[in-house]
Amino acid sequence: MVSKIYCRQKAAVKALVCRGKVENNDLVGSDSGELNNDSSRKNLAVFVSGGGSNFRAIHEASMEGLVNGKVTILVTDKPGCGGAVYAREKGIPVIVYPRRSSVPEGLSTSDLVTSLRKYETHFILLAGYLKLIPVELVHAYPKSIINIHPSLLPAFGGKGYYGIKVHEAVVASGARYSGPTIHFVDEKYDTGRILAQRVVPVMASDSAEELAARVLHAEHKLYVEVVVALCEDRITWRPDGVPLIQNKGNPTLYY
Ligand SMILES: Nc1nc2c(c(=O)[nH]1)N[C@@H](CN(C=O)c1ccc(C(=O)N[C@@H](CCC(=O)O)C(=O)O)cc1)CN2
Ligand SMILES: NCC(=O)N[C@@H]1O[C@H](COP(=O)([O-])[O-])[C@@H](O)[C@H]1O
Repeated sequence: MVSKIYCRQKAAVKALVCRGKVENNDLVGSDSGELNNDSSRKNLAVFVSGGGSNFRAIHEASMEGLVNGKVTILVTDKPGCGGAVYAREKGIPVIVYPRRSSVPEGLSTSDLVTSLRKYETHFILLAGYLKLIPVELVHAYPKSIINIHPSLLPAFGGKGYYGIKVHEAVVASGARYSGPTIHFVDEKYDTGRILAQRVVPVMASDSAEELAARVLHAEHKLYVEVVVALCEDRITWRPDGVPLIQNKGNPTLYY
């Protein structure tokens, strides 16, 4: 039965390849892109727009066996970005999204959802992806899309707050602390439920670049910790809607 489903899905992905929708060298069947037949491991779709250091941290943790999941597709609006280059080197299928006049090979949202389903995606991880995720995709993956933002939300978040702009605003504000936030994604920028944060100091002498480097280091650790918990089904929701992470060593402890 599984083999029949697998063949059907492989044919469907081939159809998307024929329509130039999925890069041919990333066709289903590569080690990292093969449809997952290991039912216990979670399938992760990572979305990037830039260098992809968070994506690489997650992929490396997955390859080392720290994460009960694997990166099965990389989605990007910038097919030449560092994250896409890394994905191709590792044999991970790359999907371009969204379709724009400047990027005609990009998928429509409905085609993207079709691809995500064909790859049996469990979770979508935004890691430096700079486009708004449309409500159709948010609704297609309820409580299954998370994002990392390089400030302590709700401060310094929302439209216009991305990349170095965030750290420039933090330094200019005189804030003494900053740090990464991981949150569930809703239909607006950075307003989804906060799942995890880490605090780093802002030094009086910090440039935006120095602060960015300190926060990014904390991001890599935090994102891997959160993805480990996500793939071990250790996320639970408080009655008031706040998501919590169950401590691995002490299941009665949540944070
Ligand atoms: N529906 C959602 N989509 C996305 C979210 C989200 O929380 N909900 N998070 C962003 C990531 N992000 C902050 O973490 C973010 C990214 C980009 C922007 C922004 O202002 N973008 C510019 C365009 C930038 C570009 O294309 O180079 C804009 O919209 O004018 C703010 C926050 C990912 N998607
Ligand atoms: N608002 C979204 C945003 O600013 N995201 C930030 O983009 C960077 C991507 O780095 P990476 O490509 O090396 O992971 C990260 O610092 C991430 O928090």
